[in-house]
Amino acid sequence: MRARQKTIIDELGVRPEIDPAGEVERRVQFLADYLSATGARGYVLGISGGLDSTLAGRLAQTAVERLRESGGEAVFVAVRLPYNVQHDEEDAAAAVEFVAADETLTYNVAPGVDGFEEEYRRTVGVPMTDFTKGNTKARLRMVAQYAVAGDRGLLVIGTDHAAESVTGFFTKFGDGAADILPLSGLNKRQNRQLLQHLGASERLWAKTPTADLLDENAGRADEDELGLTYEHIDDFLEGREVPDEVAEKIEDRWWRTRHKRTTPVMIDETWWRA
Ligand SMILES: Nc1ncnc2c1ncn2[C@@H]1O[C@H](COP(=O)(O)OP(=O)(O)OC[C@H]2O[C@@H]([n+]3cccc(C(=O)O)c3)[C@H](O)[C@@H]2O)[C@@H](O)[C@H]1O
Ligand SMILES: Nc1ncnc2c1ncn2[C@@H]1O[C@H](COP(=O)(O)OP(=O)(O)OP(=O)(O)O)[C@@H](O)[C@H]1O
Ligand SMILES: [Mg+2]
Repeated sequence: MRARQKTIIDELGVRPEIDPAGEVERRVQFLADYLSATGARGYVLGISGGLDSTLAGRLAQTAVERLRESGGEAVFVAVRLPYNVQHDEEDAAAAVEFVAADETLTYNVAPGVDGFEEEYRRTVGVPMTDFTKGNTKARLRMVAQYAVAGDRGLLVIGTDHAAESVTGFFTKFGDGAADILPLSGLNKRQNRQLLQHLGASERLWAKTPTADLLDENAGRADEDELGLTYEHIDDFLEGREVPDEVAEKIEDRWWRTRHKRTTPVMIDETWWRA
């Protein structure tokens, strides 16, 4: 295995093989234990219709039910956060049904994003690029989830996992901002395995991953934007051999996005000088 590949696998905590039942169990228990230890009243999470939030949502609902069964109080609030109407509305509805949260809210981020974009245009003098508007959508989704969490004593779940973390493929302080990461250490195919194990329909576990942030290219596949396949990223994270140019691309993205996996740089820190 390549030296840097091993460093990355160790840093992200990926296991080459998993037992889906055991992984579901330890992640549900992690979510339940964290509520017990902190005294928080439950969780909130955006449900997009994509497989990561479907999985994390189902784990969260199972965790709060487990706590209630043992006499505790906990609630899970799922939040649909469309920018007006999603192109994959039916997938989002199917995900909400499968997650079966205690409560489901729908919070349209379009008024916030559009108001923000308008003020940006007035202030800066040029329109915001579609790319930056996409990151703004991700950040306002974060703001909405923290508003619900703050008012009700809940914690915000993030869906970051190893296959996104390694490439820094998330919006810094957007979907990258959360209180707890129940999918950490999993690659994409392991997320799928867990969702299958939980009995989700094929439509949910086989869904093509998309950040779905762009007005001008709705539902653009992550793999298209990354120029990498999840098959390759997953193989790399399981310590398998991938073509050299693929490994180099993954390692380069991991290196360049280190700032996203740390707290803001302080004066005595040196990691960034390496
Ligand atoms: N070396 C450095 N040290 C400290 N900070 C640094 C930095 N380089 C950039 N930055 C900061 O980071 C910012 C860039 O990061 P960021 O704002 O995240 O922007 P960026 O990484 O350019 O874009 C986010 C990417 O994540 C993808 N995404 C987003 C959300 C969800 C998903 C998904 O998979 O569903 C994917 C999205 O499609 C896009 O490709 C810069 O504007 C700068 O402020
Ligand atoms: N339209 C949306 N509605 C609600 N939450 C969203 C929406 N888009 C993104 N999110 C939140 O941002 C997170 C990051 O998006 P991301 O695309 O990585 O995950 P996903 O959509 O759940 O799965 P996939 O990566 O397979 O598309 C989601 O898990 C979800 O919590
Ligand atoms: Mg998605």
